[in-house]
Amino acid sequence: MIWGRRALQHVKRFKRLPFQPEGLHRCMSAATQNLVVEMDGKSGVAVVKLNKPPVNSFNLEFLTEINILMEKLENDKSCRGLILTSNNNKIFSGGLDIMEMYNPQPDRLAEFWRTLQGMWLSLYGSRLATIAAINGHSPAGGCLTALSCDYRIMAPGFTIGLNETQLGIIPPFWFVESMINVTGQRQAEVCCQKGLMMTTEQAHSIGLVDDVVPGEAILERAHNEMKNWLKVPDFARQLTKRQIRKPTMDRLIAKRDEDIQNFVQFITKDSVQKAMGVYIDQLKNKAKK
Ligand SMILES: CCCCCCCCCC/C=C\CC(=O)SCCNC(=O)CCNC(=O)[C@H](O)C(C)(C)COP(=O)(O)OP(=O)(O)OC[C@H]1O[C@@H](n2cnc3c(N)ncnc32)[C@H](O)[C@@H]1OP(=O)(O)O
Repeated sequence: MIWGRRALQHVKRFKRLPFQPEGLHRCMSAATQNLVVEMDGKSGVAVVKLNKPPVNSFNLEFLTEINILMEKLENDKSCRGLILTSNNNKIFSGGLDIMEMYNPQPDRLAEFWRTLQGMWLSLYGSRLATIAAINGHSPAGGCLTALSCDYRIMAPGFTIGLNETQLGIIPPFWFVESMINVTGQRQAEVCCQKGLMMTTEQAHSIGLVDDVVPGEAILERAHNEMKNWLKVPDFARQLTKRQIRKPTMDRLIAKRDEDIQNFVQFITKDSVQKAMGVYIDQLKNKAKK
């Protein structure tokens, strides 16, 4: 993984925090700044709850925290599975932090995007069995995060989708490929072009979500499903996952710098900044009402 200077500063700070999952053999919980982690040493399953109010939006620091945690879990031989959910029972994640993209410093903007790429590469390519327990709304980057897992369980009454085109933004190819790889080409064409935010039931009907379970039962269901995934020998499951996901990951790895350049060029355009300002005003005004 390649880290920028600012991210490295954050890593040093984070390393002093108490969370140390390696070698845990009992049920333990730990918290970093924006993540609650419950590690069951017996089953080898970590439950990670996104815990960044108000909407679990991903800024540079939060993405860095997630990347560091992923690295720790990957290196912890006792850890076999990851259940990703939210500590907020209404919002899984509001996606990327829009403030990172408004009036940005180009260096930080590039670092932000590289760190998002890093998060996607580590979650999409994880050796762990990964289940998203989507217990709230999940637009854009929130949907991408769920798409990066092996299995998705969602509570009814929420919405999910890659809605970038609705915001006048072109979803990057690895967002779109993540959708294609889960729903198939035709469904991905429709929902990515239209930027559809789908209800839980609509998402289930196109295969974006594998299972629909009431919010209060979602974690229990995720643990039960995890047991099924962990019945498969890890080595066989991991290499099969790698075989299937490697072409998509390789495309991003080969074009990582170009993808960052495209992002920075696009976001810093006057027209995009203007549209972003209008969108932020709408969000803030809606919140005030
Ligand atoms: C040729 C190649 C070109 C390449 C170009 C590449 C471009 C790629 C760009 C990739 C882009 C997109 C990925 C994204 O993820 S963009 C973010 C998209 N997310 C959204 O649009 C979500 C917006 N939010 C909502 O819909 C709702 O807030 C919610 C999440 C459903 C929650 O609703 P709510 O009613 O419970 O809460 P609400 O009152 O709306 O919000 C509470 C406060 O949170 C602030 N907020 C909400 N979302 C975000 C966010 N994503 N980032 C930052 N802040 C957010 C909101 O403003 C409120 O704040 P405040 O209380 O007023 O201060």
